[in-house]
Amino acid sequence: MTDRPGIVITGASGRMGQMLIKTVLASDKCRLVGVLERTGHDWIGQDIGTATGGQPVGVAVTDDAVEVFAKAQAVIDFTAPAATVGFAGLAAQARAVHVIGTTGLSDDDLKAINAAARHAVIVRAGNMSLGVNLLVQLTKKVAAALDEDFDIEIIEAHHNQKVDAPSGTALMLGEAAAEGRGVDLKDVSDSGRDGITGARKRGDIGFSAIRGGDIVGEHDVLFAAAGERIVLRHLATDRAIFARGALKAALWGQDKAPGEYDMMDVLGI
Ligand SMILES: NC(=O)c1ccc[n+]([C@@H]2O[C@H](COP(=O)([O-])OP(=O)(O)OC[C@H]3O[C@@H](n4cnc5c(N)ncnc54)[C@H](O)[C@@H]3O)[C@@H](O)[C@H]2O)c1
Ligand SMILES: O=C(O)C1=N[C@H](C(=O)O)CCC1
Repeated sequence: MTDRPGIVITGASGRMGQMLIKTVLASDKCRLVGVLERTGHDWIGQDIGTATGGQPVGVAVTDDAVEVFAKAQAVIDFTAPAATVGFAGLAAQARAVHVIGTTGLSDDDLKAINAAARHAVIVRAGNMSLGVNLLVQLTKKVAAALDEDFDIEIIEAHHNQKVDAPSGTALMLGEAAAEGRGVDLKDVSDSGRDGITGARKRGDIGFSAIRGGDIVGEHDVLFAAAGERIVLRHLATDRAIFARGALKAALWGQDKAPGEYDMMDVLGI
């Protein structure tokens, strides 16, 4: 018997799933007790070590969330919105900490996740890296210090397989800029410009998304005024930064009261 928390990773074959499995297996603070993939995936039933081209690790890939969550103290989930909403309810029933990295969640998805957090700990963030969470704080401060003479634009770049835009990180940065300015992002957000858009509206917060190659994740927050510009930038070059943050959140959540938390809570910033 061991008191190291048991972790389940969802989306085992995904870019983040594989990075998370590696991170958990390398840690002496937790145990990998299960890995989940969608029904019909080739890896179901295989040992996850063998499936990824290495030695067996004694954990078979499953599509049975109820059965595998029952063994978990934490579920780390970087999958897709519909899957994540379902997992939130199941992880709460199992009283496991649910760490959510999935982005592209709708308002209805967020409501369902919030309801699940009445019964268990959920830590959710569009970006789990220390650097981005510091950038969010800086963005809020700079936006609060400047007036609307400075146009705020958020420019993000990701790999060519990313399915949602603006990125979860861009939205976190936009929320922080809006909060710093004392406005609601919904009232000032301007994304997806195309065609005869008219001049930029004073006070808007703009979003632009680049997709290409294997870019891990890049974010600029631009404050542009007449005669000067400030650029706050984060460049991710390795998905390990997200996996480390997610594992930190899973361990941090073990002794917390039910509720919805974010990486600022975990990092204490
Ligand atoms: N918060 C962060 O720090 C952060 C960092 C990186 C990626 N992300 C987000 O994580 C998510 C996944 O990113 P990715 O690049 O790994 O994507 P990916 O497409 O490589 O992986 C997603 C995996 O989820 C699996 N999946 C989908 N539905 C499932 C289900 N019902 N049950 C089990 N598995 C299921 C897919 O089969 C796939 O293996 C995206 O929303 C992305 O934006 C967040
Ligand atoms: O690769 C992705 O997808 C990423 N998603 C997050 C986002 O939407 O901001 C974090 C960066 C990588």
